[in-house]
Amino acid sequence: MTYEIPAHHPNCFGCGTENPSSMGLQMHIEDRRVLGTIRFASHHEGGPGLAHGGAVAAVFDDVLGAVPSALHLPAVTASLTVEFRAPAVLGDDLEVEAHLERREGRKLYTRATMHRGTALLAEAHALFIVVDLAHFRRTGQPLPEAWSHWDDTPRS
Ligand SMILES: CCCCC/C=C\C/C=C\C/C=C\C/C=C\CCCC(=O)SCCNC(=O)CCNC(=O)[C@H](O)C(C)(C)COP(=O)(O)OP(=O)(O)OC[C@H]1O[C@@H](n2cnc3c(N)ncnc32)[C@H](O)[C@@H]1OP(=O)(O)O
Repeated sequence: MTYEIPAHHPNCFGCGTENPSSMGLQMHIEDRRVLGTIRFASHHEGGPGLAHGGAVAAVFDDVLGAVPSALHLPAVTASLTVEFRAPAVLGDDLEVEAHLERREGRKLYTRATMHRGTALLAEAHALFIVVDLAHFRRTGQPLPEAWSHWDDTPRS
């Protein structure tokens, strides 16, 4: 089964459609995996013609963050590790993939890769911690309508 993942928040830096600084990540879910596409532009530049490592990490944070989202679990990144295997060239069409490796209570262990065709550019693993929605309500900002059906069980 395949379905698109709408931006979890329209102003998201990773995938938001209303944020002019958004990375423009587009994602969908296929067979319990999150698949996405990204094309780095000049405002993501680190070395000449190459994506900044932090931009690569931001893409991973977002695509990995969509894994709990697909499970309707509010969760935040506790740790994120990126292994940079080969440079990501600006303008190239890249594919990312993320999935849940295992769950231990509130801890979600996730993994992801970034490829250009068959070439592995980077891989990542991250620990997400399931939180209650109060985590996001603290700022006083309204929560996106799309989150209304999410699991709001208190976690602490
Ligand atoms: C930017 C906002 C994004 C909002 C996304 C929201 C929902 C997702 C929705 C859709 C997703 C769609 C797309 C993806 C979108 C975005 C993804 C971006 C996600 C982010 O970019 S989000 C921003 C960066 N992120 C933070 O801003 C977190 C700051 N932080 C905290 O808010 C707390 O730190 C918290 C809640 C993490 C834990 O706090 P806590 O009090 O609830 O729980 P506690 O500390 O007890 O930890 C419980 C157990 O986890 C273990 N543990 C904790 N941290 C660990 C670590 N680093 N390494 C190893 N183990 C760790 C403990 O050791 C304990 O283990 P044990 O139970 O075994 O003792």
